[in-house]
Amino acid sequence: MTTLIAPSMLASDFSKLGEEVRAVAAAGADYIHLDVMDGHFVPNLTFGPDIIKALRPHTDKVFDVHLMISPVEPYLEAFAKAGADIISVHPEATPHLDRCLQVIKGLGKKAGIAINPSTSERVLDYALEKADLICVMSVNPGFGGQAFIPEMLEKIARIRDLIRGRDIRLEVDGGVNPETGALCARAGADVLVAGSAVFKDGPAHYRAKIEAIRAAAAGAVGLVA
Ligand SMILES: O=C(CO)[C@H](O)[C@H](O)COP(=O)(O)O
Ligand SMILES: [Fe+2]
Repeated sequence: MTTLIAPSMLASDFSKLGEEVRAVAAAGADYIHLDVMDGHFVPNLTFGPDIIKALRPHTDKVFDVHLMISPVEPYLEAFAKAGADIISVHPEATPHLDRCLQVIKGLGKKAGIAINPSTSERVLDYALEKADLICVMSVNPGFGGQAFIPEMLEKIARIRDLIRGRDIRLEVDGGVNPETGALCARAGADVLVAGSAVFKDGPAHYRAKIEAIRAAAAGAVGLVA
């Protein structure tokens, strides 16, 4: 199982987002992770569908759109039209998770479920049929640069068991670096989101930072990087 690396643009230079997307794409990113925050579901604001639409021509990489907004249903179509490939919603942000997943699939996009650190994996029990990706939040959503919450490793392992045999990606988001990324991969994650760990030293280092996480993950699951 190859681990995919998804740089989070949250940690990039917002004054030149297009350039930053092209740089991490050229540096070997598998997905481009786009964090949408509304100042209501989470205590921070980022960007909406218009910015994602503006970024779409900059790369063919998968746009992995993490919606931290409530309500979320009224905006799903706009994010699909903007060029999202995967749209993840939080069950904590909607009373209608099943409907959201149905709508996302109906729009021809992959449907993700992102769960907060305090949310039990049992919330997935009746949702797996419609899910293409589960995103385990390993920080409380809202900000980049936070420390990885180690208790999430057990949750990752439990979800890996829950989804065994299904075509569902298991992503981890928050505080991922080569060390924590290796632990996540060993626990069963196959997509690692990394913001600060990729962007913090500037564009000259993006390739090395992505490769370091990829190699650590591969080492942890016994693959040669
Ligand atoms: O969803 C998020 C925060 O809500 C971000 O994707 C996440 O925090 C990535 O940043 P970092 O790797 O710096 O923790
Ligand atoms: Fe995210």
